Amino acid sequence: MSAATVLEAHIPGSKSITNRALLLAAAAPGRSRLRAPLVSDDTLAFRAALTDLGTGVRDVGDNGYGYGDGSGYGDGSGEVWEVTGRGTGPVGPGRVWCADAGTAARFLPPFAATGRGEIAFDGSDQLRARPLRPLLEALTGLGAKVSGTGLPFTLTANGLAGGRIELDSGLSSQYLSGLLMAAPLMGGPLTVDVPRLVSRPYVDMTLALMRHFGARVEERGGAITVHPGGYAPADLQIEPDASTASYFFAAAAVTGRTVRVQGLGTGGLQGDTAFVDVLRLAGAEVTRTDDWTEVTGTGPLRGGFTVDMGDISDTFMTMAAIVPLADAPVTITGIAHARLKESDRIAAVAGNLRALGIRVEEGPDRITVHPGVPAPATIDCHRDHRIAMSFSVLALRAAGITLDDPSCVAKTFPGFHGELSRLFG
Ligand SMILES: O=C(O)C1=C[C@@H](OP(=O)(O)O)[C@@H](O)[C@H](O)C1
Ligand SMILES: C=C(OP(=O)(O)O)C(=O)O
Repeated sequence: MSAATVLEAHIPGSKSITNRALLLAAAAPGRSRLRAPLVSDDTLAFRAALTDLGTGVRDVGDNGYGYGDGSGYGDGSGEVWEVTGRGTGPVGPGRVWCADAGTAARFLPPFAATGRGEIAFDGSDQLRARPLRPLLEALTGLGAKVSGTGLPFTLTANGLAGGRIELDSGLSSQYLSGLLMAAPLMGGPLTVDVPRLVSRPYVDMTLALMRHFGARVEERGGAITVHPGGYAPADLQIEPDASTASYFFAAAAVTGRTVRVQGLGTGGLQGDTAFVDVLRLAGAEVTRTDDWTEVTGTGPLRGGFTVDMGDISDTFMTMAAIVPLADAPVTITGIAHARLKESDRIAAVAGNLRALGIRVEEGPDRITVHPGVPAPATIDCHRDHRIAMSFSVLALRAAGITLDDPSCVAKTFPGFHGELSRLFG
């Protein structure tokens, strides 16, 4: 096949947009439509949690088309979810199971706090280990009763009046996104002072989607003010997931092929589209239009640079895993918060690269990976979808790499292995 052949990757919907849209639609009075939502463990858990809290969600699309890989999932492109929201916070008693989804644990408690009654929250052992204290303390500061500082806990709600509060979002931006999305349901305006913030593009996404659902929000200096008045139902076309697309763009970069993702153009809501700029630094050719993004591998990967990936940390592993194929080391900085995700991602990447015989140095917020020839090894996925997907890209160019837990990709892309082998198999 010639290098000019364009491989069109079918990338399912953004997890972050899908779960925000589910919440905003649940908070709006009446029917909203979400087009091409992600269908995966994280979004199905979020949807089930909202259903358990009294939100109506039905499938009204054609359910997409299957991957033909036996995963049982479509890519969601033909899927439409109709959400019937109550226009208020939920009424307890209730139980919420967040599974492995950070977005569920961080977005649903503030929403619940605007309602009434007792709601018990819990999640998997992996999610229980992730920090929640700054968010729960902020909710307590605003008047909710919370039985602990992390999962599991019970929240006793009696509505929230609004006010002014400081929220340290230096461990996760999801705390701030969750609080902001609940704010239009409060009795008065809410102003949040944000002394530290990681993953800023996700907060921009939150504000853009809140406005799409009719909220009034202002930013001044380090503070954000949300006005009361609730939300209006809306129709939303969900973009393909930019973090998921990173694996397919990286695959193009290391195989000398061209991958295009339709629907992921300039002007989208996802910060992770900036991953292609890192591939460009490494020598790949990148073209972006309003409607699509395309990456072409141009020969051996170029290393010899340092890049801050703090804003796009879900994609640092995509890059780190392919650096062994580069001509010089690459240092990735600004990623301390990546240690607090599904796994300690800096340690997980470093451990797996060392198991492949690759030289790595790590610091609290950084990693340096050196070029080398990967030896055969089994990757310890740590039940982290992104470890599995990142090392699957390296495996396209290195023999003998297997995953101990390939199915953990279902958190965000159940059809991942089928799509990778459809394009590169
Ligand atoms: O708000 C979101 O949808 C997300 C924010 C990021 O988390 P942090 O803010 O914890 O870095 C990102 O890693 C996660 O996958 C999704
Ligand atoms: C960190 C992630 O997920 P979450 O925080 O939404 O569980 C991720 O998808 O990489």
